[in-house]
Amino acid sequence: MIRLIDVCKCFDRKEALRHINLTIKDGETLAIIGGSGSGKSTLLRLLVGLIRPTSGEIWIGDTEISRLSEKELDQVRLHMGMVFQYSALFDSMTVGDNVAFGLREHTSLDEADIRQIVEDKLRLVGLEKVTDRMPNELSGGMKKRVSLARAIAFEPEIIFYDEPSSGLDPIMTEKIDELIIQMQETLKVTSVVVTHDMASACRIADRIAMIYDGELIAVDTAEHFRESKDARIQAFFHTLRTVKGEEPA
Ligand SMILES: Nc1ncnc2c1ncn2[C@@H]1O[C@H](COP(=O)(O)OP(=O)(O)OP(=O)(O)O)[C@@H](O)[C@H]1O
Repeated sequence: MIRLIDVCKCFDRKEALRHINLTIKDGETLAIIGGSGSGKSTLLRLLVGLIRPTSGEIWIGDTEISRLSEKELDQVRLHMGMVFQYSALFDSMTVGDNVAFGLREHTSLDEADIRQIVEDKLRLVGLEKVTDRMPNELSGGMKKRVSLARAIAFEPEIIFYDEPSSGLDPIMTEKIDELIIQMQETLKVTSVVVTHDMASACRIADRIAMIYDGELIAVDTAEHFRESKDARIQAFFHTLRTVKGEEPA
């Protein structure tokens, strides 16, 4: 379980997040949505311990991470997989070496076991034939899938996705969404997905958390979001209907 208790984050005088209280259950997929500058990335960076809260507590399982040392945080991060917005692959390494990187750095597994894991994870994301290719030979969607294979190499309990569909066409976006659902179903992971794409959020998430101007204004199912009378939430659904070519409400 992930728990944020009264979390605030200030940058100089700017209050990026105010009094966030949120519980994410084991095995749940939570989408965090919100407009540009609302605080989504700040929340994700707090959850993975890249930045520390100004006040409040962040619990990952039984560990309160906000006051841990970097070394202690590294131990917690071994249970987390991260899929970054721009894939963040090493351009000078093959796909296989990218997926193997963390295993080589943080485990004493022998090369045969590592190769087996790399093959298994690439197969899981539907990319079994690209192990020896270089990242710059792959499409954006393929890079995202490699990034996901790398994130699951450690069999994490939690996967964090930062805008997984940014820069992808609608068909590839749906494929990545399907993979996120598949990861939850097959690996039973907890998933936290930051997105500004309401259609994606509705497809993948058990619950959606909406951040508006640094505040968490709603955490609920897509169905309840759809029925919400809150103008800030409806504005997001308005864009969804417009994109789909439906008549705005
Ligand atoms: N390191 C920083 N220093 C100063 N201000 C920051 C820093 N990081 C974020 N902010 C500010 O905090 C607010 C929230 O930013 P954040 O990046 O979390 O928004 P976001 O919802 O992820 O936006 P986007 O969708 O555009 O990425 C913004 O006003 C931003 O300018």
